[in-house]
Amino acid sequence: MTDLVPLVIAAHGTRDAQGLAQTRAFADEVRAALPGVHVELGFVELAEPDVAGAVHNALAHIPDAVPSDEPELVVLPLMLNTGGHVNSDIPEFIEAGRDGHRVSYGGPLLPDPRVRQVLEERINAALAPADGPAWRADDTSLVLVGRGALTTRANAEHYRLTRYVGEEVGFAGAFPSFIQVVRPSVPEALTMAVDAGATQLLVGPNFLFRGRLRTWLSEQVDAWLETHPGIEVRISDVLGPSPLIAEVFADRYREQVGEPGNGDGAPVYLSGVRLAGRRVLVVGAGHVAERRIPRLLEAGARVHVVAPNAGIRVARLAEQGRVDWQQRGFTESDVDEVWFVLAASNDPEVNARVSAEAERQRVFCVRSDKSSDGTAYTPATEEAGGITVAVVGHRNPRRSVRVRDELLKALQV
Ligand SMILES: C[C@@]1(CC(=O)O)C2=NC(=C\c3[nH]c(c(CCC(=O)O)c3CC(=O)O)Cc3[nH]c(c(CC(=O)O)c3CCC(=O)O)/C=C3\N/C(=C\2)[C@@H](CCC(=O)O)[C@]3(C)CC(=O)O)/[C@H]1CCC(=O)O
Ligand SMILES: NC(=O)c1ccc[n+]([C@@H]2O[C@H](COP(=O)([O-])OP(=O)(O)OC[C@H]3O[C@@H](n4cnc5c(N)ncnc54)[C@H](O)[C@@H]3O)[C@@H](O)[C@H]2O)c1
Repeated sequence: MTDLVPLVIAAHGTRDAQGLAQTRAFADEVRAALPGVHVELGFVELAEPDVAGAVHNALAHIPDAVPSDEPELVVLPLMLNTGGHVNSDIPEFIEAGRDGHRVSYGGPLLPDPRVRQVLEERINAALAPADGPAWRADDTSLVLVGRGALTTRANAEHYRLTRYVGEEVGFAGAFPSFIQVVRPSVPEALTMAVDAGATQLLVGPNFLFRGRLRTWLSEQVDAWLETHPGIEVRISDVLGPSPLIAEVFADRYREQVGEPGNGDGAPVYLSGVRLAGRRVLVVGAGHVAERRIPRLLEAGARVHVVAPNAGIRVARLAEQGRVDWQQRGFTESDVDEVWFVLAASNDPEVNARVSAEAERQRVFCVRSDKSSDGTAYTPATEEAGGITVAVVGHRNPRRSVRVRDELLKALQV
């Protein structure tokens, strides 16, 4: 028996025996990275058990006393990017299998620079194979192959990744392509690269494991080569099982259970952030917001408030033109172009969306209702004699306030 929350890996599934073996090997790497955690593997399709079955099996391993505000089970998609499986299929399986238990569901693997590192290792291995001549990256163009999705963000992420890999490995050119759903297709991208002058092409599948997509890719490249004599093409290996990707996965698990050392419970890094002239977003205009906005204004921040209703103080600041108040609910694009975010609405779902979007855009965000899901804390702050005292503890604000006040007294003598 263990007192750690079990993990369900929600993988895609494949008919390809080698791909299935790779998936199982990956699950073993995750087990090695998370000692003591019971890990179940489930599939969205083409293999057994399905994710609902894996969730059901994992229920037997829930520890006896999980605090009521913590998850009893973590489910993570073993997928590179968002899309229909991540957004709909896996959540439906979780509903079907969880039997009333509290499940925390994390995000896909990308974007994480460690996954990109593994992709670049596979690509570099194909440039310099053990059994053939080494190719120089700057004589070669890259065609990076993504799965393709109905989700614009996932496709856009593939373009971004292509640019990164192209520059980091040092290719002469880098062309994104998709094996399914959207274009440019692989043959189209190969032709684009050749039209741009390339004669030596490295095709890099950004797929986790072997399977039908990888087989189609070889077939498409072979067919294209028949009509393009004189062009040389190499295809790199899929990402495959990798201890580094298992580490990323283990971190995703730790984020979900809020384990110390990974966010919650870890010490904060105090800085004096200089906000003069910089845009700051405050979501909510009630008690918490009105306590925090004056200090942001003192620091010279340009404060943008989004809230359907404002308390008297924030409404007055808006009338005076000292803050910009948009009288409506939060929308994700409010986070665009800001340097710092305070999620201070009284709706936990709204605060969760705010902090998720801030995380995505890599903007620090205080989440006032659930600090463990934010990336910054508000210290108990006061200024005296040209010195700013800021105290931050660990979710015990009243104690921080007491300590701050004692420090201020000491400064005054
Ligand atoms: C210091 C101060 C600065 C400021 O806000 O300016 C501050 N909280 C203050 C007041 C206060 N906070 C709370 C109450 C009502 C209850 C009570 O009285 O205890 C009151 C009193 C009031 O509101 O009057 C409840 C509360 N607070 C947090 C959670 C959520 C959670 O922990 O997950 C909940 C439960 C919410 C709920 O129940 O839903 C979280 C955080 N609050 C922090 C800072 C961050 C670092 C804390 C630290 O150093 O430990 C942190 C972690 C993140 C953040 O929000 O930045 C300010 C005193 C200013 C002053 O007096 O000068
Ligand atoms: N961290 C802290 O110091 C601390 C202290 C007290 C309370 N809290 C927590 O913070 C939350 C906010 O507390 P409060 O006292 O300021 O609440 P409040 O009720 O005074 O204000 C809530 C604000 O959220 C706004 N809001 C509601 N839905 C919104 C949406 N869709 N988009 C944008 N804004 C929206 C409301 O219009 C209102 O302005 C509470 O739910 C509580 O959990 C935190």
